Formats: sequence, structure tokens, C-alpha cells
Amino acid sequence: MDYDVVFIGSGQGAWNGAIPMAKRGLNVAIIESSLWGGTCTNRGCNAKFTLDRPAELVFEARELVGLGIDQVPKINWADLMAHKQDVIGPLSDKMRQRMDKGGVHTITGHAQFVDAHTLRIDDRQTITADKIVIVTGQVPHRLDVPGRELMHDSTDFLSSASLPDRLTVIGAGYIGMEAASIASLAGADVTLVTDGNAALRSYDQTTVDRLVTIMRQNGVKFIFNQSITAAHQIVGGIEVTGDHDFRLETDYILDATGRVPNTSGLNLAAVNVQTNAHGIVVNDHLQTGEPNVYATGDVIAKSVAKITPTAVFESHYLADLLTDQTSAPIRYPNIAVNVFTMPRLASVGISPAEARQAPERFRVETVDYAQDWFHQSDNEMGSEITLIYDQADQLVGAVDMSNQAPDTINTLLGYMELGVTKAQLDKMIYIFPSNTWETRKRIIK
Ligand SMILES: Cc1cc2nc3c(=O)[nH]c(=O)nc-3n(C[C@H](O)[C@H](O)[C@H](O)COP(=O)(O)OP(=O)(O)OC[C@H]3O[C@@H](n4cnc5c(N)ncnc54)[C@H](O)[C@@H]3O)c2cc1C
Ligand SMILES: NC(=O)c1ccc[n+]([C@@H]2O[C@H](COP(=O)([O-])OP(=O)(O)OC[C@H]3O[C@@H](n4cnc5c(N)ncnc54)[C@H](O)[C@@H]3O)[C@@H](O)[C@H]2O)c1
Repeated sequence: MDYDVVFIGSGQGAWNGAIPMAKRGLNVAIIESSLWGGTCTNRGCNAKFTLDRPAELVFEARELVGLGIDQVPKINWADLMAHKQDVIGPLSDKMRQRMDKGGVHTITGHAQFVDAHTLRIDDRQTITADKIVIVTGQVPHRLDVPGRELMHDSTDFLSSASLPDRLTVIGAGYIGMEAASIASLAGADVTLVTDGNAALRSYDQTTVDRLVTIMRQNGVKFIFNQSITAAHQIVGGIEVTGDHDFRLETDYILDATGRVPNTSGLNLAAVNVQTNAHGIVVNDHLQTGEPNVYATGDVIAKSVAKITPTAVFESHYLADLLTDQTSAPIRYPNIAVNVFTMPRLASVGISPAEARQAPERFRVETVDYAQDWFHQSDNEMGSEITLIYDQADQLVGAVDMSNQAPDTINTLLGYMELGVTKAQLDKMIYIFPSNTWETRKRIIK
């Protein structure tokens, strides 16, 4: 065999495990057909976050208009996009160097299976491996309607040279909500259209309703229960049409209707690897139907969130499994999740809906930040935190919608995972004033 382990795809689900495997003595290669580091690094989290920072400043300045702020800063999209390119552009090369330095062989090209131990790369090279890991991620779902060529995906949007005057976002998931938030705070007239009656379905819907209200107050128009059936060019723009005589004139359409597992170019017919609508089917050792073929990251069918931290966790697990550091099945701990809207919406653990269904087991406590001096100083009106405790008064879940929500939920995740008690928290001396102090205060009160 040419290699002990070969990864197909170089994203977070691959290199985080590949480097430790190489350091522990395995002969490891990663094959990548596009940018090194995959989606998160080049066209996902990092690119989005760079565009989001000024939007965050605009939002926070707006909250203080008349309370000490006279002028809200204005985003210069062209400069921001150039800055994003300066930050994100070099990352692919840096990521490849990181993998090379970590002792991993990096091979450029598109890989597909010949058999369970053999991969063909771009019809130019064939390599063999004892074990193969599929980490090919997801690709944007695209609406199959007339005029789809006039629509853009998240990769296009995150590289758009100019900010459209009128932006139509289709879909109210992570990508649609985050793009709507950034674009509207950057000055676009944003309409978000979705086929269902709810946004961000995996989040606590009471809090999501409050988020939608705040986004509406900040200029995003929401249209629920609306299917889009076509788009066509008109003088001065694009017309989007849908059922029930829906018509909307716009300048740019972002199709944010989801992402689908990237399995079609792998020639899976040559191996015993099963897929379903959610991705590659794996067992609790991330093993496919082919005993030497594994899969990690977004491409697998999994019940946990398809986000970078779960891909990294799986990659680390596989490094331990394939270097005999563990033989145990993968067990996910509590997973903190966050939507980068303004305000942020983050959650962890038992949801308020689950807790309310079992009042004999859980206590649910919601704190309206409008009543709280710390958030009043930012004028964070409409924001709130919900905390869920079990019978032993131990924190088991939380939902926070506020400007600081990711850090609040990260802090609470630590308390939950380590089983930190109120008595222990009472003995910690945090910085005051700070978000961590306020979060702790809420628990020990
Ligand atoms: C717009 C956007 C914003 C996001 N924001 C966040 C966020 O804020 N936080 C967060 O946690 N997650 C976020 N995510 C999700 C996150 O990007 C993914 O969970 C993560 O990138 C998954 O990593 P992965 O390694 O499984 O796959 P990917 O990073 O998608 O990597 C797959 C790689 O495989 C390569 N490949 C595919 N087929 C082949 C082949 N046949 N041969 C060779 N190479 C191949 C692809 O080119 C790609 O580089 C975001 C995603 C998007 C799209
Ligand atoms: N902050 C983060 O962690 C983050 C950010 C962005 C993306 N992601 C990841 O990216 C992936 C994709 O996210 P997403 O937001 O694209 O997908 P999603 O599946 O969460 O949302 C898709 C949205 O499109 C709507 N939709 C689907 N078909 C439609 C149609 N025909 N017409 C109108 N609306 C339609 C759905 O109702 C839903 O609101 C997820 O795995 C997510 O975890 C994570």
C-alpha cells in the first residue's frame, strides 16, 4: 500500500485528525480538489465572520443612538470585501503548508474510488491505502426552477464585489439568516423568503420569534410560507415569482435553501458505502459498510449539528481510533451552537421546549435583559437568556439571544460539562464588570 491512511478532502474534518496521525507515525495523505482547508476556512465560517465584524459594530452603534451615539458608522462594502480577501485569500496556501509541515502528504486533484483500497486522482494517478476517510463535506442545494442561473449561492455572496441595493434571500436557516443580517446592516434592502412558517427550526422558537422581530426592526422583511417558482431578468433588475401570484423585484438572489452531502463524484458504486438523504451512513466508529473506509464531517448522516466543531471532534476521534488510542464508540458531549445574526442566538443542552414538557424534571428560568443594568448599558432591548436546571439544581441547558451570546454559552458549556456547582462558582473571582461575571451571577443568585 502507498499510504496507511488517505483522506479525501482537506477540511476541518480531515486535517485535524490527519496531522496527529502523521505525528504518531502513520504514512498519511490528504487529497484536495479545490482550496486547502475546505469550506469553513475559505468560503464558510472565516469569510462570513470577517464580513460580519463591521455589521456587529453597526448594530451595536444603532442600539445606542440617542444614548451617546449620534452617527452610526456606514459600511463600505468594497473596502470590506478587499479586507476579507486579504484575510481569507492566503489561508488556503497556509493550510497546505500546515499540513505539509505536520508530516501529511498533500495531493491536488479530484479523487474517486476504484475499489475499497484504491483511489484514482484526476485520471492521472492511482494510489492505494490501507484506510480511506471520506471528508468531502456538503455543497449548496440549488432550487430547480426556471431562472436558477440568476440565483447565487453562499460562496458567491461571500465574494460579491458590490452590495446589491435589493437582496432577496431564499431560506431562513443559518446561511439565510446570517446573510440577511450582514447585508441589511451593510445597507441593502433585504427580503427573506422561506417556504416554511418558521426560521432556524433547530432553535428554540420562542426566542427565534424575538430574533425575527429585532431583525425586522432593523430592516429585514420576512415572508414566510412562500415557495419560489421562477426568476427572470427584467429591465433594471430581476423578478422573483412564486405561488399565490407572488412577485418581487430585486437585484440579487441568494439561494440559501440548504446544503447537500457531496458524494456524487466519488464513484461510491465501486465500494460498499451506503448513503441516504443526509449523507454517508456510518456506524458509531465512523466506519462505512466497507470496513476500511471511514467518513467524518459534514458528509456523514448524523443527528448532531453539521458545524466545524463537530467535524473537528470526529477527526480527533478518528486519529485516536486509527492509532489504537481508543476502541470505544464515538460519544458526543454537549454541543454549543450559534447563529451569527445580530443579535447572536446561541444554545446548548436541553432545549426549553423539551424541559417544559417535563416540569417534574426541569426548571426553566427566562431573564429579560431589558431588566438588567449590564445589558441596559448597551441598550440591548429584546434580548434574553433562558436557563434550564435539573432536579439537583444543576444547569443542563441554556439559550441566549444577545450580542455576547457565543461567549455566554461557551462559558455555560464549561459549567455543564465539568459539573460545576453553584457553591464552586461562588468561590470564583471573575473580572467585574464582564459578561462572565453577569452569567455566573445569574446562576448563583
Ligand atoms: C456560508 C457558511 C458559513 C458557515 N459558518 C459556520 C460557522 O460560523 N461555524 C461553524 O461551526 N460552521 C459553519 N459552517 C459549516 C462548516 O463550514 C462545516 O461544518 C465544515 O466546513 C465541515 O468541514 P468538512 O471537513 O466536513 O467539509 P468541508 O470543509 O466542506 O471540506 C470538504 C473538502 O473536500 C473537497 N472535496 C470534495 N470532493 C472531493 C474529491 N472527490 N476529491 C478531492 N477533494 C474533494 C472539497 O473541495 C472541500 O475542500 C458554515 C458553512 C457555510 C457554507
Ligand atoms: N453559524 C453556524 O454554525 C453556521 C452558519 C452557516 C452554515 N452552517 C451550516 O451550513 C449548513 C447549511 O445551512 P443552511 O442555512 O443553508 O441550511 P438549512 O437547511 O438550515 O436551511 C435551509 C432553509 O431553506 C428553506 N428552504 C428549503 N427549500 C426551500 C424552498 N424550496 N423555498 C424556500 N425556502 C426553502 C428551509 O425552510 C430553511 O429555512 C448547516 O449544516 C449548518 O450547520 C452553520
